[in-house]
Amino acid sequence: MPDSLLSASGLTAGYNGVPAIRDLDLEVGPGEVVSILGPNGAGKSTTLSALVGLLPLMGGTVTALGEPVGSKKPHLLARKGVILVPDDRGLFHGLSVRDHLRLSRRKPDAEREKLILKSFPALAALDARKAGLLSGGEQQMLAIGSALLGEPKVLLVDEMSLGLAPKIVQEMLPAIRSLAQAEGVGVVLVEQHVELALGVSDRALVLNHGRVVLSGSAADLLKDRSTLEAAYFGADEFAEDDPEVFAS
Ligand SMILES: Nc1ncnc2c1ncn2[C@@H]1O[C@H](COP(=O)(O)OP(=O)(O)OP(=O)(O)O)[C@@H](O)[C@H]1O
Repeated sequence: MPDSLLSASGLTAGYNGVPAIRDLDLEVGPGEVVSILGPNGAGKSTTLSALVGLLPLMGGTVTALGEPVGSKKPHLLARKGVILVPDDRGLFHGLSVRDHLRLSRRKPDAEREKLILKSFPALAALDARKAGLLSGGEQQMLAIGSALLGEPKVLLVDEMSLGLAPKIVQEMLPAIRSLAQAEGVGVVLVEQHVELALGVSDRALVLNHGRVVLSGSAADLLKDRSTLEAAYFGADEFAEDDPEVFAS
């Protein structure tokens, strides 16, 4: 795909020589949102780490913005606009909200900053507070706000909904979708809230035990719920333990 911003083919990666994800293919074009779904331990975060070069590949290839990932140090890839918001949020606890936002922006852009603070009004009021003293949800807002200020070309977000109130999540996911379309950003979302994620995605893949067990357009996946749930849970015995995953 000539337009692809991020592309993986046969991606295999893991820890201590043991693959946690195998043979994964992924394409993300400008303005597209692709979700990676799956139960705990399926390999979602591992996939994100491998896609941005934080984890060396054991097999396959990954290309971001036309260059092979691995040829560049992850922070240089981030500077080019491939930005990961990790599930631990990646903040510096001793730095204030204001400092994070300043350090994240590519260039002074008061309008963009205003727009982002409008999405997260709580942050504006916490301007001087150190990141380590913010609540979990506030830290998540800061991490996402900082990533957006960095003018990403490819944005990868690991569990955006973690710690955020449902109302904020319901506003943020469509806001990220709009940003993707307006600015031609390629977005990869890892989400536990399957229906919310599919609601803002073009395509999705479902991982189970490190393998892609289902992939397709978000609309098709939503249409065939029983196939989606079977792929997601893999074994029926987990299904009843986790009824909230499919709640929107
Ligand atoms: N640093 C590590 N060293 C060894 N094994 C790891 C490491 N990080 C993750 N794993 C293992 O790799 C597998 C995939 O983990 P990963 O964090 O990618 O799953 P996930 O789908 O993101 O899970 P969750 O939804 O619980 O965050 C799991 O079996 C996990 O225990």
